[in-house]
Amino acid sequence: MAITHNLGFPRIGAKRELKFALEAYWKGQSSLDALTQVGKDLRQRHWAQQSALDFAPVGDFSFYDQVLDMSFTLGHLPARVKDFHGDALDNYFRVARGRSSAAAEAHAACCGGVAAGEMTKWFDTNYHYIVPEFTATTQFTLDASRLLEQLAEAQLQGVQAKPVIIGPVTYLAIGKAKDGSNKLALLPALLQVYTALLETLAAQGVSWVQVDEPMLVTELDAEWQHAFNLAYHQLKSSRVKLMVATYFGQLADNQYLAANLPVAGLHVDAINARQEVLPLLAMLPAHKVLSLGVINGRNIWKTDLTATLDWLEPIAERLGDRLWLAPSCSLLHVPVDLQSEVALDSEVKSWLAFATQKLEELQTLALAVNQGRDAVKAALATNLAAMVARRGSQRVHNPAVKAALQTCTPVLGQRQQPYAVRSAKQAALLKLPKYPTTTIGSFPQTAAIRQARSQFKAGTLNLATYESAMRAEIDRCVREQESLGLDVLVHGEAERNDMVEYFGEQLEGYAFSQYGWVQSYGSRCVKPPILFGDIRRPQAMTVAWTNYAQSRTTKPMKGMLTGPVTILNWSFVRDDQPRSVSCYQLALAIREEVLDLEKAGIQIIQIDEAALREGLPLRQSAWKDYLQWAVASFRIAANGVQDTTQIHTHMCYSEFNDIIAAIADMDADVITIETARSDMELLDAFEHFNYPNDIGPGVYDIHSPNIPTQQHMVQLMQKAAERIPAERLWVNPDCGLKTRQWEEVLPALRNMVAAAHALRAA
Ligand SMILES: Nc1nc2c(c(=O)[nH]1)N[C@@H](CNc1ccc(C(=O)N[C@@H](CCC(=O)N[C@@H](CCC(=O)N[C@@H](CCC(=O)O)C(=O)O)C(=O)O)C(=O)O)cc1)CN2
Ligand code: MET
Ligand SMILES: [Zn+2]
Repeated sequence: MAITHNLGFPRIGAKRELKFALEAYWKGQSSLDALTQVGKDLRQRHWAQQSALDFAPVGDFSFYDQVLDMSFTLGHLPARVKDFHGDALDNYFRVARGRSSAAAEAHAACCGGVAAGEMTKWFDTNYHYIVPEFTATTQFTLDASRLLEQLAEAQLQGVQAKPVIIGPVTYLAIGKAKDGSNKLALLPALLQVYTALLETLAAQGVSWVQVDEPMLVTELDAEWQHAFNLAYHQLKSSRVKLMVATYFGQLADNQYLAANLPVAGLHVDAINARQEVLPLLAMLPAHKVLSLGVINGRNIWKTDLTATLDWLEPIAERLGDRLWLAPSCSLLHVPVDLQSEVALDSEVKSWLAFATQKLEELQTLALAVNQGRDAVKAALATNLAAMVARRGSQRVHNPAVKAALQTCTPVLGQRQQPYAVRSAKQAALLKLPKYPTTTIGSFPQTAAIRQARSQFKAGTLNLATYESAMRAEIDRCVREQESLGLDVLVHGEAERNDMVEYFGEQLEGYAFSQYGWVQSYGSRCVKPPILFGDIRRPQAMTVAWTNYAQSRTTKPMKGMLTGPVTILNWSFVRDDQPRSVSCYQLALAIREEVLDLEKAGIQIIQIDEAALREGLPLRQSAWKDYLQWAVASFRIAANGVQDTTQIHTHMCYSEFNDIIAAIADMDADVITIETARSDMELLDAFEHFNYPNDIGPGVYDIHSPNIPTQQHMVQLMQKAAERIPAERLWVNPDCGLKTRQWEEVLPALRNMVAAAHALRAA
């Protein structure tokens, strides 16, 4: 009998109930009780939706982030917040956000103001976690209260509960040693707390605990491999059975290590590492349970159930009771329920599965394995029909696009003249001062803007009224930038719901959902558009808005586009062709837009590649291939312009040391990057490489509500000028301003412009 389980369920809620509850609480518009009740209700509802499973996850719910939850469970908080008093959940939000809620302002003087925890990307996903901070003197103490409360709730509901925790080695590996000390030295102390935690769970009648160790799909050196052995040899005496969960990729060199950890079960990603499963069977000790992640937890396509069964049945035969079935990873990375999508094209919808549907697929597979395919005959037939329809659909295949791709050669990515020649021509035309000032694109997305769009989409505001409201926003944005004295202006992106979804909505080959929200960080969500077919740009996407914005000023107006790699990495993409092919198709579409902007007289065009760096494969051995097609795609999109057109690109996560050659190869005239928090250290890579083109190192950390001073920004630019010749430096914020308020943005930019003036004068 194969057992079914789930690694994690999306917690934001089918209608983003958690987001709205959190934001209302933070604004002081609702009580802590109301918030905790929403959490309870969501957990209860989600367990009910998973009731067909043999084991449901407990502890996967989080009010902000599962890594931060683990830090609290381990009693491991940054020293700067240790003295907090007041409510535990408020303290938790303080660590997460640097503040808690309007209601807890009573603590402002004693323990209110504090720097927020640093966020970074969870492996190769668009989810951000709060980074654990270690020092040589870090101590841990168990606080199992959150897990125990949720466990009690689940048990009361009759759920067969499987607590989920982050494993000790992954927890250490994804944290940061603030003092440069060796994190592994903390492992023995950490293991004591894990031992106590497992014992506490055992005492509550838990039989299995899922211990997430996704680090096992990355390249590990001998020390870290040893840490795995050390950790699990110590934890093996626990009374609960451990299911070590790996996901997001292949075990590769870590296969033997993973198979032989002294635990009762191993979960592997049978989507990304299917070819590893058979060799693994031979390696696995005879007592061990193997959990196969056979449903893709990272995309929204229906599983080909028949093909999966063809592969799975012989394995099930061999494993018998030792086989568990699950999604490949936590379902955190997919939307909740396809049923909510009443407006989605019915043909495309018939190809899709969100979290709820994925669990139904899992059930079908388990029934087929346990009772024979006849037991689920109808479900298999419907599924097969959807697979066949998708494969043959004219909606998916566009011969003209495939033909265009044939003519797509590297020549398309070649600028006419090298940078030195172009930059002289551009300088003569643009006549910008030294240290030119600009911004990254978006200005505050105010409640009024979102409300107008929401009414427009609901049909209560007509197109003309909506467009004139957006034009009024552009007017305001241009006016403000002119009075601030910025040199290169932007239109502010008011008309965009998101920098990726906006383009998805306008390209053929894309579908978009109404409720397909996926958590990005805290209460913030994104709605990745669904790339299902060959990509074509039926008409210009941004030209009218950009033209309008340019008509309001005599200063240069930057055209603002999202690049092909970022559109790809932040969409749900096709699984029936290589990612590189989808990326080249996007590149051709963006290229057309670039050329249309140029034709319209726009002299500066920015093509954001915020997700280029984060899209790097988890294993370094796969980087070269990725960078080759990613950079080629950018070049195709950007480099068809005249010498006189200035191409900008922007990237947020700027640790470029190991990929600086690829960044230079993009050959953008100007790159703006995120550097304010690192005190310009991130520029080292550019200095050592002798990066040849212009750079705008961010001097204003837009993730913080703090207003940077003129003096601070001057200092940062002086540091930059020690590394990069001043003639090639621009002055700009770290990233877009969409999440900030106008009240913060105006004084910050005023200081930034003043800083540029001071630098010019010096
Ligand atoms: N795709 C993507 N990934 C990314 C980033 C990014 O910008 N885009 N940036 C980084 C992550 N940063 C992020 C920063 C902000 C938000 C964010 O603000 N998200 C918004 C949703 C943005 C959006 O699509 N807004 C819609 C409105 C959707 C909405 O909630 N409308 C309300 C009404 C308006 C309201 O009250 O807000 C409704 O319909 O009920 C729009 O503008 O049209 C949110 O969670 O609130 C997300 C990620 C990395 N990954
Ligand atoms: N142009 C975009 C903006 O300013 C770039 C954001 S990168 C996440 O919002
Ligand atoms: Zn950015």
